[in-house]
Amino acid sequence: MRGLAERRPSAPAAPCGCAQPSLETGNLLTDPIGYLESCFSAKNGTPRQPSICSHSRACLKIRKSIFNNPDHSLMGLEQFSHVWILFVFHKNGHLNYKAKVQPPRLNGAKTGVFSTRSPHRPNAIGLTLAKLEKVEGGTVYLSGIDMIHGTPVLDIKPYIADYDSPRSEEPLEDLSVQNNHHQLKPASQSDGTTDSYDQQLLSGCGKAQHSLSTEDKLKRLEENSQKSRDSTESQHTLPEDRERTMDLNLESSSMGMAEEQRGPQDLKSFLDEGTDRSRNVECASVLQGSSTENRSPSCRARTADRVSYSVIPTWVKEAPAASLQVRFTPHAELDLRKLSPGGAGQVSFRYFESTEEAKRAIEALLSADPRSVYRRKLCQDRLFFFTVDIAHVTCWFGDGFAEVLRIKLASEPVEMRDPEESLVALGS
Ligand SMILES: C[S@@+](CC[C@H](N)C(=O)[O-])C[C@H]1O[C@@H](n2cnc3c(N)ncnc32)[C@H](O)[C@@H]1O
Repeated sequence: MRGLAERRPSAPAAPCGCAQPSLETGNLLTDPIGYLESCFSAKNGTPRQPSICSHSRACLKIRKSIFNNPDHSLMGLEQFSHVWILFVFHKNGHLNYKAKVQPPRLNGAKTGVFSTRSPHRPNAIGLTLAKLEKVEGGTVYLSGIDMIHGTPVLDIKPYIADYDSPRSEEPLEDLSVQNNHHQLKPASQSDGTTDSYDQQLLSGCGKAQHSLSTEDKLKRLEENSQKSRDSTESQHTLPEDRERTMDLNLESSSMGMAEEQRGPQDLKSFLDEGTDRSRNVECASVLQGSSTENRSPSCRARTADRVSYSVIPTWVKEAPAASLQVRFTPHAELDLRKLSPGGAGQVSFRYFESTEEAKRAIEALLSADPRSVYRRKLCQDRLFFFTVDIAHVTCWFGDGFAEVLRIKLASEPVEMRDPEESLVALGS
């Protein structure tokens, strides 16, 4: 590895002085595979991570200029529940980036850009784990997204839990289910920092652990797991700089490929699906009971084999404030109904399937507090506006809550047009 950067051939300059695209030098000329049609028209109000709003929807039509037969390129993708989307933060305004940034969760404090998901980075590339709703011809339909309308998409890759979540190399006996405080919970999909089934196990991890090797970390995990067996009281009580999370992957190793590759959100429905998976069902229910004594030996061995883990800093795990309570004024409720199919205005949502879904999406967006740190600190008394689907939402924030005051038909609602037309509209 040493000296690679120095030995790297320098990119030849184009007449304009810019580096010419060349794979050898990593100066890639990107050609979006498509432009996203999203329920979010602008950055304001768009969730910070896909996990925040599972009802958010988008679709992507693969451009014919990339593949003559776009549907060929999507063959087999429908067998996956989740996909990684690589995209360009095309609305960053300008290509401006700094080595240190202030992520909202640090409430004004700074950290290195590469330890964050900030859109402002040297190569303005975003990475989102989205739920794959369906594939139709050359178009993919997604939900649980955090990208705005018109986002240029560079690539799609299937989410494969076996590849995409780190695992221990050795079985970690009984690491994950020792503590009644920490049960498996069917959370929404990954927030990009940790898996949904992550189970927070440990506390009391000091600063020195930043430099621990993976093996040391695993050993420490085991020790701490033993501690948590001894004293469930100690959980969350020690000050810590870093937390460890573990996720349980209950998939059976005898499954077919497509089944193995299911993402975390599908776990529950997967377990519920059939008798041939009864062993997994048995395991799941035992795990949810989180009692070591109750678990069958075969279940224990298999789950221990497949334990995976990840380590994230506390500031990522813990939001600066608890999630906000969201309420709608009677006026706003009425407004929402007017936008609904069959409502007085006869307008219907383009992305949401019902008024209830639209309401739940608005609730999810607001409860995560979409305001910037600046707004949160200095513009507390200001109204906050955002558009989702055809709804232009006006709200305000108080101590621990957000209240929706008004919902109007957006003057320029986000269009879910025929993708063919949209590509023209987006200038591809
Ligand atoms: C914090 S980034 C995270 C994106 C992605 N999940 C990641 O980790 O790379 C998400 C935010 O980027 C902004 N955003 C979304 N699409 C964008 C685009 N095309 N151009 C610029 N900003 C965008 C929105 O404000 C959204 O809340």
